[in-house]
Amino acid sequence: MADQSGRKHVAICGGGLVGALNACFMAKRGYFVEVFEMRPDIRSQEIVRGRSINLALSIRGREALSRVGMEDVIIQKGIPMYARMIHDISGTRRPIPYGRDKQNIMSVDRRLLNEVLLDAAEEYPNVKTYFNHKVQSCDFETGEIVFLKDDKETVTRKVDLIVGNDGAFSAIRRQMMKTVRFDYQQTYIPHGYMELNIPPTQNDEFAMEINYLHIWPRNEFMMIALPNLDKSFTTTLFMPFELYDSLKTEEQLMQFFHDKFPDSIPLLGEDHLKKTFFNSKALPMVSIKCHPYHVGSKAVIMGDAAHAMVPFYGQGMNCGFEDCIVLADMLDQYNDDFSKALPAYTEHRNPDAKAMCDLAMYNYIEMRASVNSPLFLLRKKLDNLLYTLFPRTWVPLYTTVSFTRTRYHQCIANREWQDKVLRDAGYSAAGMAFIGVILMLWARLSGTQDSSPAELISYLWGRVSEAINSWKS
Ligand SMILES: Cc1cc2nc3c(=O)[nH]c(=O)nc-3n(C[C@H](O)[C@H](O)[C@H](O)COP(=O)(O)OP(=O)(O)OC[C@H]3O[C@@H](n4cnc5c(N)ncnc54)[C@H](O)[C@@H]3O)c2cc1C
Ligand SMILES: Cc1cnn(-c2ccc(OCc3ccccc3)c(C(=O)O)c2)c1-c1ccc(Cl)c(F)c1
Repeated sequence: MADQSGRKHVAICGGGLVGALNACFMAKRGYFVEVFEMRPDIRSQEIVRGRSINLALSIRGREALSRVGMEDVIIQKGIPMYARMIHDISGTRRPIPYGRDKQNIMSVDRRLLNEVLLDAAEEYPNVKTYFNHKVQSCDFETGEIVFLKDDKETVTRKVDLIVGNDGAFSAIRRQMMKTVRFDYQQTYIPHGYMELNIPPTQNDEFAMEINYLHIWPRNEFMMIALPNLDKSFTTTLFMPFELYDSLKTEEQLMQFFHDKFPDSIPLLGEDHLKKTFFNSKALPMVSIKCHPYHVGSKAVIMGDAAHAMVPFYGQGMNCGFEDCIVLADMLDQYNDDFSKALPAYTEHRNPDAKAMCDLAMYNYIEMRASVNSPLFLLRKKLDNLLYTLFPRTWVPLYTTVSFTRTRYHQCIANREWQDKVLRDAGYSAAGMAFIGVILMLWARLSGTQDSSPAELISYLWGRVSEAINSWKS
């Protein structure tokens, strides 16, 4: 409970990415913050070379880091990716920029990010961190939480606010499910993921172009690679579990990679590929949506505890980091009155987090269905062309999600409008479609349906020549 000085006492359950960042947000408010993490302190764990896992950090996550003065220090430890590099089956690589003006998403090391955020949280005199403390039970009436330590002793706290940042399999959310009318939905997808590693070359150089998100789109399965500061690439293979299971021998594995990802074999190294593939287990991916995110004025869940999503948009952490901004804004709006701020947080954030879960699942489905590289290239290039011609009207979905802080549910509305325009124009009649799209956009842009064809042609020529020039530069 609030201590003698009247400071609110908050227990953050989970010292992962969102919990560590949230501790900084809460500490800045003057709360007394205790972070309880069930695992040992990652900063004391041995670093295993070639086992680094990285994440794509985009604008939403960067804005949250910026709010607590951590953006610059994290960016310095990341690698900007200005474009996606599409690897087709022939091994040809085609770059497609994310946008103009060096727009980029950052590849950051997961462990480094967590360590830096834990260090930052501990810099605050009003933050205490505890490791090897696992949430065992909690009471949303009294604010009491019981933690089990690895020596089997228990520790109890009674706090003003219980914050569940304990990930996709959250104990705090589990308790919420028993306590309130709680809607819960979880979906495991038939795909699993496996982390591989593309090491630096013999002369300690990056083995591929550095500032790119490398994508091998193969419909039913895909692979991506993000660069690391140690000049390696963390490579993630996404495939159905039954396909993993079907590759039982080294010959079958190599034949599969030779047929589907031929250019990756010399990059990964045949021995590393065989060793990692047969010594690793493909891991599951789950999508979790729930409501509400709070209980009374005593508890709130954020990050994967509230909205775990399949990783096909690279937004899970970014969404969890943005949760910290939304809650802080609600606490500002309601002067730290939890009885008002928490319901307002659920009301504002739930539709957006569910929308992002849906977008990530939509991407997974789209990627499986229709994204061999030629189609992927076409859609991306069409998106980029229309964005160049109508920057204020045609903003590609990926751009709204990764390069703006447009509310996630608005990103979906924007995409549905685009799909309608493309559908109405008729994808197959390419010529008609293109003119149809231009006309509809013109009508929407100028707000008048009766502009003359001559006006349109001269406007169009102006935009097209602008676009050609910008493409040339
Ligand atoms: C393959 C893959 C790729 C991804 N790529 C990206 C990406 O590119 N960009 C992106 O934005 N996101 C990405 N994500 C998603 C991102 O990893 C998660 O959204 C993010 O880690 C969520 O952070 P969190 O703190 O909410 O949960 P976690 O990171 O899961 O942290 C939860 C913490 O709580 C602790 N904990 C759990 N239970 C208890 C308990 N009972 N008591 C105490 N502590 C507990 C755990 O030990 C852990 O430290 C990816 C995910 C996957 C699986
Ligand atoms: C980790 C991370 C960060 N961002 N993205 C991402 C996501 C979607 C994208 O586009 C939509 C689209 C891509 C492929 C097919 C249809 C639509 C793009 C893009 O346009 O570059 C980039 C990923 C990612 C994560 C997993 C897979 Cl499998 C993947 F391919 C990329």
